[in-house]
Amino acid sequence: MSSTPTDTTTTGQQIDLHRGHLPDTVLPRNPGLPLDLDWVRSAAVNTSAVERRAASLPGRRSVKKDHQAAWLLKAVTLIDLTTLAGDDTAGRVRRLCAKARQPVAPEVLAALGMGPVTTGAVCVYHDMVHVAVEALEGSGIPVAAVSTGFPAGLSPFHLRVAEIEESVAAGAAEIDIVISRRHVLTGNWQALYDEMRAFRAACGDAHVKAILATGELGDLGNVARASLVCMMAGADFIKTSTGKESVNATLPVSLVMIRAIRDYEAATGVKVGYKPAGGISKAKDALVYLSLIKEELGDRWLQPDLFRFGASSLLGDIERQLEHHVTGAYSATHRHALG
Ligand SMILES: O=C[C@H](O)COP(=O)(O)O
Repeated sequence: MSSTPTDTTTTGQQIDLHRGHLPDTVLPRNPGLPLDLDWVRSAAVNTSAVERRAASLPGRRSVKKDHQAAWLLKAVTLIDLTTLAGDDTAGRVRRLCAKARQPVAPEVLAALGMGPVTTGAVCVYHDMVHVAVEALEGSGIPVAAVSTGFPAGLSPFHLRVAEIEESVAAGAAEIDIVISRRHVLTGNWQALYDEMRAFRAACGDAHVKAILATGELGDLGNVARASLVCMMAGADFIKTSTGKESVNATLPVSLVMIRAIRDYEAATGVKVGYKPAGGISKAKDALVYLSLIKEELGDRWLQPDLFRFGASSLLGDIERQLEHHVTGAYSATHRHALG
């Protein structure tokens, strides 16, 4: 098979496509900064330009076709492998964790000339954190918990804070919180900032991902403003959706959030991660997201400390594509050998 473990960026620089699931250094937590209301209010989005750019993305080829299998493996290492269902059981979570440890069959990896990989994390409800922590022991794979009354985030504030603390105590290294959409819809940026600050503080040493539930925020301008406020309040990642809204991750929303991350880094020097989540289930969609990140933020964001897919079924499609790739390569070689 012709895949190599590197690809070339748009600037000609080579990047490693199949590093392990952990970066060499774990990114320090976002220290945040005081709320800058002028900056928040001045955030503007040219909706039609964003939609045009997003529409052109799937047709672009910044992820080279020759390296597609390597990019798909890269995508695997960036998945928060998720189960967030009302009928989750310990058995289902253990099976998910086994999958996170070995997401791609060893024979497929061998055929691709790649070493072992794992997913970026496993993402579960609070009640399942202890099960996942035990099942992942020794693997280095972090457990992410959705806390704060996921998915609506409408339980009493002190209970949402307590849920974070309990998830951290149970061993979650990452906490996905949901913001109060009403603060965004009413333009109450101070309330959103204070809420996020409190969630950040409750996380202690755990990394915190702020779920904006963008499908419920009204417009792209609100998505940009909410992204900025959450980053100012110390979010380590901003995440599109719970997966339970009627509209979840989309490319226009991603472009707006990614550009907010870029602006935030330009102004503060702080790198914040991005997690599109909800409805990303096809390998080809994952490649479009990776292209988008590569083009807008650069290669540094193509590591699991700065990018994750929140996805429950994406891995299955990537596995099918990789198997197809390996089988296809084998058949071509075989046909060639047969003359
Ligand atoms: O955070 C992750 C999402 O809930 C997963 O959504 P999905 O089931 O549509 O992949």
